[in-house]
Amino acid sequence: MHPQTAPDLHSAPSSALGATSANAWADKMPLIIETSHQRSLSYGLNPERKPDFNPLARGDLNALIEQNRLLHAHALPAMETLYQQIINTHNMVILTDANGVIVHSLGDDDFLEKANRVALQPGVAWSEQSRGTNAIGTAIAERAPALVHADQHYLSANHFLTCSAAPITDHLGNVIGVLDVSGDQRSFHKHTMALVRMSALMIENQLFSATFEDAITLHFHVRPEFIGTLMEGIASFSPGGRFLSANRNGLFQLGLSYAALQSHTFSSLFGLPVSALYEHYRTASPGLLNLCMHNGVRVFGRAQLRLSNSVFQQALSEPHGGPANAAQQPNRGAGNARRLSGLRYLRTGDPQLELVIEKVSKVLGRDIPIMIMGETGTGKELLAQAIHNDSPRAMSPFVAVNCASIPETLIESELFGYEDGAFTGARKKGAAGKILQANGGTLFLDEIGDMPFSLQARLLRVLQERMVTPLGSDKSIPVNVELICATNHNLRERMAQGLFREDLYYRLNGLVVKLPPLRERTDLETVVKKILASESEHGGYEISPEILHLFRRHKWPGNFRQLTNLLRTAIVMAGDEQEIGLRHMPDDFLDDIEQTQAMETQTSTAQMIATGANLEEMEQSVILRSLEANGGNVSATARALGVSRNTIYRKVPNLK
Ligand SMILES: Nc1ncnc2c1ncn2[C@@H]1O[C@H](COP(=O)(O)OP(=O)(O)OP(=O)(O)O)[C@@H](O)[C@H]1O
Repeated sequence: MHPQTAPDLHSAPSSALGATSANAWADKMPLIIETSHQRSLSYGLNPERKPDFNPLARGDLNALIEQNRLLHAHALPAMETLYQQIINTHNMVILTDANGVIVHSLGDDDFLEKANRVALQPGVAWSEQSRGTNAIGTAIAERAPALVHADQHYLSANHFLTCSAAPITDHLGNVIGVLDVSGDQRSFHKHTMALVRMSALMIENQLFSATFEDAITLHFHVRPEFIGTLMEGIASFSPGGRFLSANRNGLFQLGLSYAALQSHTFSSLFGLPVSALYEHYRTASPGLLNLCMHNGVRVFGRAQLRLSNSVFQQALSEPHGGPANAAQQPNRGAGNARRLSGLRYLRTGDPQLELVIEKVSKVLGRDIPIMIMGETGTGKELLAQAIHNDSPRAMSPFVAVNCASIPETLIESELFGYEDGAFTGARKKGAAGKILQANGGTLFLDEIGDMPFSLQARLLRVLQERMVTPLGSDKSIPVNVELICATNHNLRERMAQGLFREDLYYRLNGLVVKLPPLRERTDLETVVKKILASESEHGGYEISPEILHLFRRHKWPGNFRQLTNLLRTAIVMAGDEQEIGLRHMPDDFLDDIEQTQAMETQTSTAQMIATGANLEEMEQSVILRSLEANGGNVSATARALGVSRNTIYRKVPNLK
């Protein structure tokens, strides 16, 4: 077992204990120590200073333990187990809060002098700010495991120690504490770090399991024997199938960051409607689930449906399992499912969209293939689901296949299915492909422009003959699916480049509709209100006029996906405040806005110079632009330009 860098859950995931990046972690450690020493220096710490301990008073310590009650309760058993493994080695096991203040410690403190015994007791702070480079403080600063040995400690007084620490994160990826083993540097053992990291992971997994009520928890791994071990991935979903969270190994196996997973559902990640889970666990002795992840990797899984009685009963009484037609719902909990189900939900007043809805409503149930065009995140899949939900096939399956995310080698078996032993690695009993899974319902082929050329002819044959022949089989099975395709490519261009078959194109584009990008929509305010209502538990959030103004000017390259994620974060930032303002916006969004403004100003200044404008006119133009950017607020404009309010009134007399 090797140590490695713990992942930042907000960026690309890596395995929690896998060996792949173990060397990377060890290689990074010297740089981490060096950077930490620089930080320690910047805190004004004197390496030769005798440290003062100032432990918290008893009452404050009790309050700290109470604040960290869950962490404390779940960490104690893991700490005991860890201690059993290092007993009599002159080491102590330590748990701290998110700020590095020791909450609990146990172990042999006989190796410590009296003063140092105090230092490793509950209530003492081990942040870098108070003690310089040390495993606990550095693990917090780096959000990664840290091994700090002997004279790598910043304070000379700590050179007798060797310490291995790993951060403990919650289900949102926030560091909530640190687990550490500290001992006499002569007792250093290279396995200690691995033990600490495994124990931290154990605590994280237990906290994770305790966090979600009324949720579906899926334990999964490519190898069935790893389910139930520390190596398993765990992911939680709402009863309607919306992704809630995943542990470190879950993020690693899914290969997506926590932020990217926010717009996913059980079905978009594991290729099965959530109703299939309810069905599976209705049986008397359900076996392991055999799932295909969005990236084409097959995994085994065991789900726990920890749903309150009412939600569970509702799930069982639904004809297809799953509350409120949950399987078809993207990204929403049961409560929101109905609101999001049909074309009506999408009507928010934009004339371009009204036209789209009018057109698709006319072909519902008419067996006319629909082709949805639109930039990424404009809601193509949501529209496809709404069409299905409003069609006479609503009670039959809606099966979505993303042709761009399945590897070319797997797409054939994914779509058409395969017979027993059709190829190496095929499952024993074969598998029904997506086309057959959609039988009687709707097949949604997303990113159809990325369908490999070699398979296009085969797909065309299925559509024309209405028969599927699984790989390795000589039997054709009749199918009846309604087809909806989506693309953000220009298919005519792809045809001209010889990448897309003309005959398939004309077979697919019965009705072509184009979803407008968000920047062209006239109903932004209503859209924002709807998203705020569906994303917040209790409702009541509003955006300030200033933010609405910024939203109207923004280009929204990620369209709804970007807007939804932004508002979701803003709601969390706003907390109890009902009005969402600039201070609740993420920095990258503000940076984008600033850049756009700077570019617009540059362009307009260049234009003014070209047309021979004088300095006064140019000043006035800058002020007017800034006023517009600040929603007409004179004080904010004055602040932004670094001048007084009077100057603004003077330079733009019409303002009064
Ligand atoms: N009208 C809408 N109201 C609220 N949320 C929406 C709306 N349209 C789309 N969304 C949300 O935006 C996200 C992206 O939507 P969707 O997957 O349907 O877009 P897409 O065009 O299919 O994207 P891509 O081309 O990247 O696959 C989803 O989380 C979806 O719930």
